Amino acid sequence: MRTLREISALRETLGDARRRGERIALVPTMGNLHDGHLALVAAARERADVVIATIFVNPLQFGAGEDLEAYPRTLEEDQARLEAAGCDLLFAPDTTTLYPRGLEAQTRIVVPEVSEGLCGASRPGHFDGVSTVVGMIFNLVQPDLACFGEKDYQQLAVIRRMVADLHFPIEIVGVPIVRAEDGLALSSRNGYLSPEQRAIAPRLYATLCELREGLEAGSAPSALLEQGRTRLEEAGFEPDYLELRAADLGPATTATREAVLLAAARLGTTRLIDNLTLTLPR
Ligand SMILES: Nc1ncnc2c1ncn2[C@@H]1O[C@H](COP(=O)(O)OP(=O)(O)OP(=O)(O)O)[C@@H](O)[C@H]1O
Ligand SMILES: CC(C)(CO)[C@@H](O)C(=O)[O-]
Ligand code: BAL
Repeated sequence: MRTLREISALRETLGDARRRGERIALVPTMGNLHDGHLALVAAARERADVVIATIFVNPLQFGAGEDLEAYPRTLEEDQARLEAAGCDLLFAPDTTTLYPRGLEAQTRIVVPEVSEGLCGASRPGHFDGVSTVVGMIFNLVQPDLACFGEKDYQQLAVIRRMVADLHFPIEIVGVPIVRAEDGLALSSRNGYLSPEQRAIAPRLYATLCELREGLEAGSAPSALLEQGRTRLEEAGFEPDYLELRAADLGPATTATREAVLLAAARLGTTRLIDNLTLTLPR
């Protein structure tokens, strides 16, 4: 696997692949790779001739007081894991390579509606940073397809909307959540948890599973969601949101069948997210 740090080398290498008629799949990440990221690489590998991953801790999507500085940077281990997973290329640019004029002067992509509420409410400006950097990486790589995890459900919806609205000729592949044996969704931020917090963390998924069971049995959502919040608080979480939405993230109504339960909650200073799709009864 080759690691590319500069835009010129990236363009030259991908230009050659494109002239050979090869299909290119992109896996954007922030690094500190785990089996969830490797599932994205596997999905990309199945669908393309050339798999390119990116590692970039994007300052534009971090708010003041968030973990930009603390975010784990483990390039050497990540390179070894990508190579073993069959990735062909890694693009790992510096911040000044992507944002040479600085963050304030950077042109932005804003995706309205779908980026509002949920994580967009508690992390103002976060999705503007995500759509801007993903749009930029799409423009640099010009992949045929790009793989994103369903763990970041709202992010996936924002990217699908951006691709549709801006007519990017890129297929977006959503990859199911990879979980630890106890149900906790794998995430780089799980590494921030103390052993005691790590023991509590699977309660987030367990609570979503209990709620899904109740909803599928026909219980009223509002009372169940209130109970769910209480369960999370009793377990030691500080819930940020716990919501039932239609699968497209529109409001869940009595006509909604395909739905999704979404949660974000803090354990100490670590913010965890998770979600579960379900079919509501008639
Ligand atoms: N457990 C997982 N299962 C499937 N996809 C995942 C999982 N964790 C992350 N991804 C996906 O990997 C891509 C890169 O995500 P990122 O590098 O932010 O990893 P992360 O572990 O989610 O980190 P963070 O803790 O910062 O949220 C995203 O498309 C994300 O949805
Ligand atoms: C898509 C992404 C790589 C953009 O920085 C990031 O938000 C992530 O890791 O999910
Ligand atoms: N996993 C999405 C990137 C972020 O939380 O900033």
